Amino acid sequence: MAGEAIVLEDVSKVFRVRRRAGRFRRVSEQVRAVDGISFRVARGEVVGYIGPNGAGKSTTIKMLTGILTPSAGRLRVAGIDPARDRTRLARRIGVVFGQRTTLWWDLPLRDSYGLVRRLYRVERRRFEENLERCVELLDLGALLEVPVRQLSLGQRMRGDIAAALLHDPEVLYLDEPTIGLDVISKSKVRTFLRDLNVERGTTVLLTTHDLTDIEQLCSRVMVIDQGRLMYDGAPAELREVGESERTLVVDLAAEAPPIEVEGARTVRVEGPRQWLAFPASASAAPLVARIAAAHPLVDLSLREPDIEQVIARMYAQGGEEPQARGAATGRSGVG
Ligand SMILES: Nc1ncnc2c1ncn2[C@@H]1O[C@H](COP(=O)(O)OP(=O)(O)OP(=O)(O)O)[C@@H](O)[C@H]1O
Repeated sequence: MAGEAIVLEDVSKVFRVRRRAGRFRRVSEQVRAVDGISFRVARGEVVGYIGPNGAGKSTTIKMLTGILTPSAGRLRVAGIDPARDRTRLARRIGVVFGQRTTLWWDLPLRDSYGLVRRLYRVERRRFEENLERCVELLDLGALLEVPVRQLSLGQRMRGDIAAALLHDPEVLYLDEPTIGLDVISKSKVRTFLRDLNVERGTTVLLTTHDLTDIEQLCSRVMVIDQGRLMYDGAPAELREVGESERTLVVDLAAEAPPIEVEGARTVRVEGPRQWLAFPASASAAPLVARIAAAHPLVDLSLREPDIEQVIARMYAQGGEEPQARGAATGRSGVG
């Protein structure tokens, strides 16, 4: 359908694995990596796709690129069935894996880009324009003649993102795009992706374990666990669903017993520094005022809950009913 970049309808992927059961016996088992997932991503959306290790994120992305065929369900990317028409789809999508490179290890970046151009048969003028834009915005000018093997992780990641965009894909999948990067590189990558989305309307689906990626880039986040969609909605609401906590870190003038204050509990004390946890939905200001009234404060900082903690809490609540907002829900009782 026009207006929709990605459509999944009740998609499952089952792997058959053989496991040893005793000295001579082997049993065949099914792993439901993706278990009846449905969602739609509109053109131009930037969506986070998150979940704990083994949740089924990579399997979903592999199905979206056509590397894996779904065991059941219907899947469309830019109107194309990825498994049936993988080559045609490749011209419409870009893929970046944070943990490995798609560039040629021994070649300078510029030569890698030349190969990408030929591989995708990108028209020269369009290629030159896209390259110039990526070089400028991703700060690659000084790196074009450097072999990929000599690039730092952050430089290589920026190089990989450029490579994925030289053929003007409508949909971009990013698997952990900021993993292992320093603060400045992370910020460069995020700014670039935001601009790309605004200027070109590129649809972005990204997996990450970094909550800041989600907060700074995504208007929507989907959480999966054990192959099922647990949440589909705004990132801000995810915190409330997860009943997560923020942490106030206070530095007192001197060592003191654990602070007792209404609305928070002290979870750690190290010399004059204390950590106080309070509900993420509550405002920090009155809490700070109450602490400051009773204790001489030297410094303080606020820590947001990390995504792993939010997810862990979501599942600890039971999670029988998927906490999904919007159209998509996970399916329970399968398997
Ligand atoms: N080729 C395969 N054969 C058998 N099982 C597989 C295969 N690929 C994935 N799985 C299993 O499917 C489940 C989902 O794996 P997947 O790699 O999609 O998770 P993930 O959410 O990407 O995890 P991570 O965050 O660790 O990358 C896991 O139980 C995994 O062991």
